[in-house]
Amino acid sequence: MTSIRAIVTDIEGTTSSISFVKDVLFPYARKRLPAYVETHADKPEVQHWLHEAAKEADLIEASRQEVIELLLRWIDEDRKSTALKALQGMIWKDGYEEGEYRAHMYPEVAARLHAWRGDGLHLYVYSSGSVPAQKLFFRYSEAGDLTPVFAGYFDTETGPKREAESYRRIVEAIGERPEHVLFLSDIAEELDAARSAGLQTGWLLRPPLEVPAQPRHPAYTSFDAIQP
Ligand SMILES: CSCCC(=O)C(=O)COP(=O)(O)O
Ligand SMILES: [Mg+2]
Repeated sequence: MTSIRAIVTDIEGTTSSISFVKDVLFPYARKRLPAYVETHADKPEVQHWLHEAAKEADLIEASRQEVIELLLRWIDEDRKSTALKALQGMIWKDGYEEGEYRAHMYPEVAARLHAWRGDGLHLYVYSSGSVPAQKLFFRYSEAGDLTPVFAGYFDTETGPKREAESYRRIVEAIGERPEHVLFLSDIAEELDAARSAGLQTGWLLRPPLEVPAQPRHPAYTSFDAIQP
């Protein structure tokens, strides 16, 4: 791997366990979503994302209750909807601030992020979670506040994670040539899209996942094995 100047990392399955997201964050949002929507329905931001969710589902003139039921179904399906992710992020804020949970980090991640930053690399996040949710995630992490290491955040408002165009937009936004940018993810289809846009790729296969004999992307079981 040569001349990496920037690293863009995914979150779930890459810096942090899938189980923290599925077993802690999703149930927290699921339980509170109906009351949150009812009590915040006058907030323009909430109205905007409820409208976007209804539009995404082609629900014409849906009642608030119908949209709530739609969002609960989407949480159960782990749908990577920008509208759902925005609303989840708003709900998770209370949980972080009240100390209900801290975001899981694999043990080597914080030290490795600091080391890469210390080496002059520019670090970014690209996740299906909304940008505000990403900032909360790294601010309230088990390893302390990691937001100072990141230069920027991208979510699906930039585009879907399995489309090459999203990665072209990201490299343009960060002002690097794609071959100087390393994208890290646990999902091969996201890495395929990044590679199509010219980025270098690193496939995180955290134990107990096994590295295939001939992985289609450079594969790592931990950030410590990556030498940018
Ligand atoms: C940072 S918000 C919690 C994670 C989340 O909702 C999510 O969908 C993560 O997906 P990723 O793209 O990071 O695999
Ligand atoms: Mg992921």
